[in-house]
Amino acid sequence: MRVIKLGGSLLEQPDEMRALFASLSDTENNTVIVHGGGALAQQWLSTAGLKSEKHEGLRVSPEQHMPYIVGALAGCANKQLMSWAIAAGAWPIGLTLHEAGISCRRQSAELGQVGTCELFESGLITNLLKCGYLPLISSIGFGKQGEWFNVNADDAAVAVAANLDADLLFLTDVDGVLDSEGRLIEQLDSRSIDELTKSGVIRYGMLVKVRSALNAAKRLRRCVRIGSWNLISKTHSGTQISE
Ligand SMILES: Nc1ncnc2c1ncn2[C@@H]1O[C@H](COP(=O)(O)OP(=O)(O)O)[C@@H](O)[C@H]1O
Ligand SMILES: CC(=O)N[C@@H](CCC(=O)OP(=O)(O)O)C(=O)O
Repeated sequence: MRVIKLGGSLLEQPDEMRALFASLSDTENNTVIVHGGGALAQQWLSTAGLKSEKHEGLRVSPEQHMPYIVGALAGCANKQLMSWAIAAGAWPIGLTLHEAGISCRRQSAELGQVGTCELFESGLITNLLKCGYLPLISSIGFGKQGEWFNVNADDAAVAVAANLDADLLFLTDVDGVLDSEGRLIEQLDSRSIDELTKSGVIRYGMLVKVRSALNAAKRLRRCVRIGSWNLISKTHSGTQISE
């Protein structure tokens, strides 16, 4: 089984998304998609006149911003992906982290409704795969009291992969992690990640992604890859992250 995390940047590339779903429909039913949509959430918040801030790559999410964040991620982004999947002949089913057996807790008071993930038992995703569905999971989750949370989609993908004991691929709008001269770095481990982070080569959204990938490599005890959508058709190898 494998979990593919689709970055929000890819949602703005319809041709790549159509090609991705076409290549997925040629493979066996072993893929679960977790998606972001950060750029779309940002757009919706700005249109509503709300100023949104990020802290170390995480969107500060006050309760009054949540209807726009949930609408953009669990609504529009999720349904846009369903639309491309259906056009490619797949049977997508749009879900939140709750249905994937993940419960959320508040990360810190300063970040508002930003959630961290805790796993609980749910056989739903494996059953859906057996029935031929393609699960499309947004990074919106719920707490024990039913309160809604905004989880960074990279962290959400790690939690889903951990719950399913699955391989994990992060697909984004670059070929992988790039060095200071823009060349692809093929392998990274905790030491090299530390160096590149301190020197400012890895930053912004890639910082969250690389940290999530390293966390996933440790938890899943296997390598995790970061790359562009071409990773699926194996025409690109991306960056491999190991402990
Ligand atoms: N060293 C780096 N290598 C590649 N991308 C980087 C690096 N540092 C920062 N970035 C930025 O991180 C972005 C990917 O992160 P993000 O926008 O959060 O992706 P996604 O929306 O796919 O989760 C790239 O488009 C790039 O602008
Ligand atoms: C807490 C937090 O940062 N949540 C993210 C969730 C979406 C996301 O991660 O989208 P990408 O994968 O496109 O970056 C956000 O609101 O932007």
